[in-house]
Amino acid sequence: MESMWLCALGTGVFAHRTIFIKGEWHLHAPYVATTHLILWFVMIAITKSLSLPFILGTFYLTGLFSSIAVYRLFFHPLRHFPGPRGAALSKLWHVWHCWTSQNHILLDSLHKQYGDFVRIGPNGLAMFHPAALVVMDGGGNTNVPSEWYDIVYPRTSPIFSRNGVEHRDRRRSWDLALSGKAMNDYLPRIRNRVSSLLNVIADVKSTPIVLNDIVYSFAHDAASDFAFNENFGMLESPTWHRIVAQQRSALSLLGRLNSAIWLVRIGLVFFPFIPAVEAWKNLLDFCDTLAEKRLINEATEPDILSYLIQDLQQNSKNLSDKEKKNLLSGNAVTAMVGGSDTTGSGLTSIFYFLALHPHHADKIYNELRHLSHPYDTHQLSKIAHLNGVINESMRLLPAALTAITRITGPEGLDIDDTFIPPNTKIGSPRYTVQRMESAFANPLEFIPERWSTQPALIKDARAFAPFGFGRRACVGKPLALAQIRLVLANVIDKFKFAFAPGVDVASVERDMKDYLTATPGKFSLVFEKR
Ligand code: HEM
Repeated sequence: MESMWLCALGTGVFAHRTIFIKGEWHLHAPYVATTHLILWFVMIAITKSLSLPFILGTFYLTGLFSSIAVYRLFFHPLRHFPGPRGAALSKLWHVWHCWTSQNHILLDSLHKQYGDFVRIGPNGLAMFHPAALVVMDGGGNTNVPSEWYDIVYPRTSPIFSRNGVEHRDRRRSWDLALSGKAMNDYLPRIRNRVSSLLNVIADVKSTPIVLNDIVYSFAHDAASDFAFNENFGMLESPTWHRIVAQQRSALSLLGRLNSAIWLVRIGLVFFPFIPAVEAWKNLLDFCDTLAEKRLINEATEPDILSYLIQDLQQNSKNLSDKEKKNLLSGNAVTAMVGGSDTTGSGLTSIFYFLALHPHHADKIYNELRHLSHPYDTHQLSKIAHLNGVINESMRLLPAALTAITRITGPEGLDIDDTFIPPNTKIGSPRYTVQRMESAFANPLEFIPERWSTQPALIKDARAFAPFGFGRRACVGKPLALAQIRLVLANVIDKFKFAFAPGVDVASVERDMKDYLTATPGKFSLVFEKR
């Protein structure tokens, strides 16, 4: 009997050393779990007993997990980097500590405790260094996006392409979809949404209004229109559009499981009834259906999807119908989340900082007096204080607080005197890096002038990249900034605003969630006509 137990133990060690230590397993997680369960049931059927398969299974798993633990703690290339022992053992440590969806706070505290390079997972390293963002994505690097980017697999898009050639091909159509010519088609529609937002503010008169709700409504209405010709009508409705509500719930799932997406894959297969998992599935289904519809029916007005479909028809004849659908659906997910949640998050943070420091809103108001029209996006892109306020808000509360991870190439990489081994998952949490003393003087203070009249307050500009760096940088940056500038200029031109009485101002940052994009705590403002 003892030899059977030893054999099971050895099989566990063998499975780790010969199978699981190689390659990536996140996409196979549901199959691995299913195969193990099937084998276990087969053993029960053969032995006609529960106890023996249970004991053998326990020995097998002990062998497997002991081998994994010994390797990760004592032999892994990252073993010399500091960090919590639990994090080195399993990604579940990170998931557990992120259960409140505040990964930015967790990583910030790990930086304070362990220093600039912290092992935050068995194969994961967080780099808290002003040069880290450039090293990850700047010119000449051989890093590739991490396994996280398979989150909607088999759907895909530029952001979800882990292969450089595929990424270049898929990015081409987005470059066209967000070119100056295309933007001229979207801007009149965006201006109409800005007018709707102004009407909502004017209608409530001086009653407090939840700022987060109105700017996210604006962002979703604008994006549903320019991305796929739909009118979510959220600014005109007291309730959230069904699919936006699902999206918010789905993102809360990512806030917890972002560091271990194999759990998301397992959730979709085994636990589809959990509300947040169901919401994630509904969001994907919505994008699949949208893709199917759009492959058949043309849009009435130009939108991002119409450029992508045109590119598919001209340059992707070798793709099967299924691949085309997956490509379009992945792009729809990208537009849904990347095109609206980010802008909503950015606007919320900016209004928060302006309500905290109202003299900056007054300064912008005075700048606007020199413009012929506050609806001119070109003029708005040139005025110093408005753009300083936007930059400074995005520095302190970037929309991508901790997201964006890469895997180092075959030669690893050097950053100052630290060598990061090949095939390491790396990330550089913007929330902390953009607040580093080595990069910004008085880093925790809101000083928009550092972007105009006081450049000495920026010590290391490499640390600022709210839209990313290099060939994978945000293709929607001009459109995002155009929307943000239009909203700010028009609201400040017509209204003064302040926190509503009784607002717990500290809760905005304290309750902020890191749901892939930053989701600040809710707060109300009171607006007053100028
Ligand atoms: C304040 C608003 C925004 C911020 C802060 C932002 C930030 C970012 C960042 C940091 C990335 C790199 C992500 C990564 O590598 O994982 C990115 C990529 C991307 N963003 Fe944005 N974004 C914003 C708005 C938008 C908008 C409005 C759109 C389009 C409608 C958009 C479309 C994209 C796309 C398609 C990519 C993938 C680019 C590629 O991989 O080639 N973004 N964005």
